[in-house]
Amino acid sequence: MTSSSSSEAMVNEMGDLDGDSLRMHKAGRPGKIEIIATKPLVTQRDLALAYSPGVAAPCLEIAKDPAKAYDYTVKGNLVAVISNGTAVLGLGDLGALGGKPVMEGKAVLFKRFADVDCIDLEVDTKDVDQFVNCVRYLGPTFGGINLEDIKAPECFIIEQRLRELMDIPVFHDDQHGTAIVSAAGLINALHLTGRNIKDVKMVVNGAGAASIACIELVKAMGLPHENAILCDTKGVIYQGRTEGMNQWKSAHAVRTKARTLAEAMKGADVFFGLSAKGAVTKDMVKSMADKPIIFAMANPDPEITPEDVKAVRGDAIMATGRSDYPNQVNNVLGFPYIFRGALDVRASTINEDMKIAAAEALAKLAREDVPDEVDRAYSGRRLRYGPEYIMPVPFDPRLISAVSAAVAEAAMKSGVARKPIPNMAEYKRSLSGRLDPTSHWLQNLFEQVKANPQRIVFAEGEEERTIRAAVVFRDNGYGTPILIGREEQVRETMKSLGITNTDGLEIHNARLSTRNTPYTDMVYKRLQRDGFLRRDVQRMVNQGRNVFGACMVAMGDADGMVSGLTRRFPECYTDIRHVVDVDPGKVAMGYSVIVSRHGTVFLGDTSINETPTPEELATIAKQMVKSARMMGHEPRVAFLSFSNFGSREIERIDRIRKAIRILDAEKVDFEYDGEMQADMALDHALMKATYPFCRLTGPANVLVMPGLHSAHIASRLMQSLGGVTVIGPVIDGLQKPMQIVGMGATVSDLVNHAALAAYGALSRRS
Ligand SMILES: NC(=O)C1=CN([C@@H]2O[C@H](COP(=O)(O)OP(=O)(O)OC[C@H]3O[C@@H](n4cnc5c(N)ncnc54)[C@H](OP(=O)(O)O)[C@@H]3O)[C@@H](O)[C@H]2O)C=CC1
Ligand SMILES: CC(=O)C(=O)O
Ligand SMILES: [Mg+2]
Repeated sequence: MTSSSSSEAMVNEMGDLDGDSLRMHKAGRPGKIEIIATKPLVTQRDLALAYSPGVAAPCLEIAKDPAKAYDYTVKGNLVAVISNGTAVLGLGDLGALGGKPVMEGKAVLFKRFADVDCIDLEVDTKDVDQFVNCVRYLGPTFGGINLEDIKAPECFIIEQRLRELMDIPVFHDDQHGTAIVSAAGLINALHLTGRNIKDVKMVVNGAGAASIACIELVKAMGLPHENAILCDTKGVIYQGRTEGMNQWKSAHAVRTKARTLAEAMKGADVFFGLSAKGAVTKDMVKSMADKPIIFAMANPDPEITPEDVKAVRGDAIMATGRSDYPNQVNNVLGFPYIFRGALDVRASTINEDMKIAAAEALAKLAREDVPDEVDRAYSGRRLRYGPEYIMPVPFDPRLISAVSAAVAEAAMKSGVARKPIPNMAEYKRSLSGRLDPTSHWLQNLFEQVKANPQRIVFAEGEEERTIRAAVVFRDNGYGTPILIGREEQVRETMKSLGITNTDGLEIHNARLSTRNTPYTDMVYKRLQRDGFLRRDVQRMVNQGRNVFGACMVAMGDADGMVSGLTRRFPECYTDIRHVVDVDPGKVAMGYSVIVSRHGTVFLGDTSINETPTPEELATIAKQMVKSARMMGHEPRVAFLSFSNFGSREIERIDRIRKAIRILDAEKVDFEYDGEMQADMALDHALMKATYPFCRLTGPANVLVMPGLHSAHIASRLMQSLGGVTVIGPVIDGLQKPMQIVGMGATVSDLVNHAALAAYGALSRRS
């Protein structure tokens, strides 16, 4: 798998999370976002249209009618994440610049989860007036403003003033995003424990941005004022307290004898933590009512860990803000979708109705049956409505259509939508189409492998990159890496890399292995009539790491293999084929998955068949269709060439036409057509205008190339020119999962191909 920012993020290069994160942020282009032009700027004419003099036309139109900015600029899909860094996660005041990685991260989440373009702005002032003035004049640029990590009480004044001054949605995510998501979790937790919100006794630790908004929403949902106790660093906020108070805290002060968090927690039904790491003790949890509901939401570390809660209260419903525990109550489940819905109806604001609609949509989604693909992506966790699943998971692709549509509808009903949506059903469908299923599939793949760890041979076990990849594979919980090499040499290299922990790694020296004889017997039986003597085979097994590794997989001593760093593809492939056959009815082939901002395209055969026969072309198409479907795409196959439907007659094109006739005769269940040129295949409007009889109903996404040269050149060109992520080539059609990387592969490429081999092993068993 060729490395990209997304795949780098999925795979940790070396041990610790902090180190990995620093490396990831620094790698390649530093940071996490870039800006990409959506219109061509290549020719003089492009320049004249996009910039002076042509650009005058849209400028004048907008000057006449400001609403035209939504037609001629990115405004309608552009959100600013704005912070002064005074409350960065639970880390405190890190300054405007210190919070930038979080704000860039929020921008990435906006794009990834809801296709909202987003830019982060770090404003270097703690002065409320200066901050407000800075932001208010940015209004024309954006469709919405997401305020982030600004501490209380300044955040309340800033948001209030900006909402009054600006005609676009201004939304302080830490207040309302958090309130919406935690309210959704609370609705379900109360339901599961049979409680009525009117009878609940609640304690909230923290009296800042997030806590005040959460308590206000919970009270709006029915919690009586006197049933909630708010605490801050000074303890309980009681009536009459003067120290460390402000008007927002005072509004929630209650008459109570409790003065400390520990006293307040006694007998409480619900605890919300929006304060700081470790603020809650086991004893406090122990003192709560039966079936306590505990949302410890401080980031990155909660007020108390789920392990500690479990140790004292097995009956608790527990949630945190983190992704590595069940029940992640984090505003990532809210802000991307809330803004998506608000932008799509050009809402002038995000009002209470829209917030409540979002909370209810989230709560409802968690109670619905979880689709198989979401379940698989989180395998190992039981995603069924219950104490361990009160919230949808962040990678649930249904979130966008459920939450954004609910928000858009509420905006329309409450009269703040400036561009109502005429057909909600169609809108919901279009929302799902904004997400690329490939990234969902990749997430799914890694999670499945993690839940079902496999034994994977890393054939070139003495290589530095291989050893590092094997360690990453182990540390990510994907399974047991098996390094083939001389043990002393492997350990020496590990030492030089500073790797001391060799637990969970196996090292096999082919020459010394006790499995040599059965492996030799097996391979000799296969090759004895192909001119190989037994001693030739013995040498191959002893000395050829690919052959030995493939034997391990063939004879069930390992589940899959990855190789390719030290030998060219044909040699590596030949070694493997000495041991492993092609699946009957299939063709051994390689396909590459090209993920671009225009969608995902499958390209093959990029690896093995130089000039495929018509039968092979048809089979290659069928195999790629299966893979495309597995990754969530409805395939449309184009057989590519340099001519369109007979526009140039040469002998080689006959192979393609015959392949199409084979598929015709088989009455296959997918769309295909050809031969056609690449631009025609990808530009459906051009295709319809030029060749209206073409059977494809949309742009092709499975491209069957006429030969290895064109396939290989095309994928390498795209990879080198950039702007796309290329996954693969993925080897398909062999009886055992064997993946071959290029000689220049990175550690991440190796890990990803090892995971693909592991996934291949799993798929064969299911
Ligand atoms: N899971 C999620 O989605 C979200 C989680 N959060 C988390 O909530 C926390 C607060 O964020 P935010 O509201 O934006 O920050 P603010 O700075 O606005 O508020 C922090 C509040 O926490 C209180 N506090 C800090 N430490 C303690 C402590 N040990 N015991 C009691 N109270 C304490 C402060 O008290 P005082 O007033 O006395 O200074 C203050 O009231 C952070 O950890 C943040 O990561 C925030 C948003 C979303
Ligand atoms: C999640 C979030 O926004 C925070 O912890 O501040
Ligand atoms: Mg935040």
